Amino acid sequence: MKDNIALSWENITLYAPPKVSGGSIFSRKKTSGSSKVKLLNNVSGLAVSGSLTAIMGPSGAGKTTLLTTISQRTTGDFSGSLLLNGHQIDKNLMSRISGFVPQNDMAFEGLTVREHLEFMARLKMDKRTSYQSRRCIVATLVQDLGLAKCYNTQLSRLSGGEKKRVSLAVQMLTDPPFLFCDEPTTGLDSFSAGTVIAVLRSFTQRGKAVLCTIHQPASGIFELFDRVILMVPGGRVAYQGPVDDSIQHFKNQTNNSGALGFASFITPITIAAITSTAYGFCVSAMFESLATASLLSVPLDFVSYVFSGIFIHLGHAQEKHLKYNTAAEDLRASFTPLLPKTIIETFLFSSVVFWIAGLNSGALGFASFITPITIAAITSTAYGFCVSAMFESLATASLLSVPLDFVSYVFSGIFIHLGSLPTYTFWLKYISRFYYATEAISILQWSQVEHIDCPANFNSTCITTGLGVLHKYGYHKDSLGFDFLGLIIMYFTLHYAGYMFLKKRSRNRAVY
Ligand SMILES: Nc1ncnc2c1ncn2[C@@H]1O[C@H](COP(=O)(O)OP(=O)(O)OP(=O)(O)O)[C@@H](O)[C@H]1O
Repeated sequence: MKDNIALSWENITLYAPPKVSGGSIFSRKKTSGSSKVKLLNNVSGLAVSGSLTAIMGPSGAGKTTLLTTISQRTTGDFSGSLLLNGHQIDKNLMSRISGFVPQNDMAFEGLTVREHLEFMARLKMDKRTSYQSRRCIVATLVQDLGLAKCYNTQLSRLSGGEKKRVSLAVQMLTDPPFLFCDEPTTGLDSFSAGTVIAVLRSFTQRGKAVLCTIHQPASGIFELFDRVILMVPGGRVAYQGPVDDSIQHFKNQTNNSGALGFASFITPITIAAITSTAYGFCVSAMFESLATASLLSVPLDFVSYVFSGIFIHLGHAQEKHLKYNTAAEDLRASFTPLLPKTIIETFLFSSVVFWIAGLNSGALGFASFITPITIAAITSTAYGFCVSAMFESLATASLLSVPLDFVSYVFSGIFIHLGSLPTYTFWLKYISRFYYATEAISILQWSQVEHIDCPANFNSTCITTGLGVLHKYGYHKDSLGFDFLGLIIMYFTLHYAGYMFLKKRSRNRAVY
């Protein structure tokens, strides 16, 4: 990329996606309502390399919407044009030349800064980049962003400012010419906020164009920006240009307000005051006693005041875009360390059980015990991924997993003889990962046992062979391959289903 690049957006208008009602994750949702809500109203602007731009404005003005739209991180369609050095730019190119730091970045909190950055480097960087180069890039970023002292600290233990700098480092791994940051200073004290903006400023000195939304920056921080875009409710731009000129611009606005400004201020107040007398007349007329009328007017006034919009945001109730793509990336990121963790935990736990239960001894006996358990544990991570991807709330996901797990346990063969099941429930064992695992373990443990001693005073029916044991639970000695295949198919099916659920949920959401 050449040094001087300009991203411009012209007459961008974006409408809120139509409201959807009914339906669930399993069924199609119905679109309702014809009124279109404008989130961005004919917005134009420019960001050039080497500039640090602040997008400011009151809450709900459309700052995040503008940022996600010009960075092509929304899935909704907008009208207007988005140009890179005068040429139309599509999503694909935009994602390659820019980084996006969401307000609440997600990561696997158990990783250290080093592990997280190295992992993200593997995910984001060109596959041909050598291990040494990747390490070198990570080390340089760690130095530049002042993360050296927390390099080996877990992400969960970092301060807000450090977490933000780690998020910036992740986006800078690919050295993109554009960087978009959604409220990088929110929740930080003024010192940490200053450090983060100073880091962003240092990026612009290396030729990057950085745009970020920001709430009420302290004056020292505001001065670090080159340009400001001021948004007002309704998704319109009230001012954009150099920071220095903005102060003069608003001074002029104040001075020029004059008679017209005063008139526009006083007129609605006067009309409201006249309306209040009509309201007072009505309330007093309702009751004979003035005391009762005053008593009624207290809650009525309270309701009017609260719903005036000062205390409650009366705009569109929809919450901010959820960061599903980040969630997907996070799931991917968290899954990789999950595998070794699952294997190690399964190994330790099974070793204890193997020893206590006195199963077939020797390395082969242990391997035949641990292998199906490990595969079943890995399949369980896919099941967890699928259920979490189905629902937005973790509580709902946990609620659903209780009956599902119950069915899986019941049809594993330990509690019910699988051969005696009625035909309409017979198939349920095939969706039980416990069935595949316990049948595989049982086959490996019992199929070779030719004789089992019966104690002299044994009262119930004595099973004398390993095959007899398998039969007792409804297992078949030839099903070993089928069991492993079942677990493997379940693993891939659950991952695929989880991916589809996540995709469905992320439709019309911002993607970072
Ligand atoms: N998909 C949507 N459907 C309906 N309304 C939406 C949608 N997305 C955003 N909005 C509304 O658009 C307006 C602008 O939202 P946006 O998140 O861009 O505001 P903001 O200026 O970044 O606010 P804040 O400073 O509080 O983060 C808000 O009123 C919001 O409720």
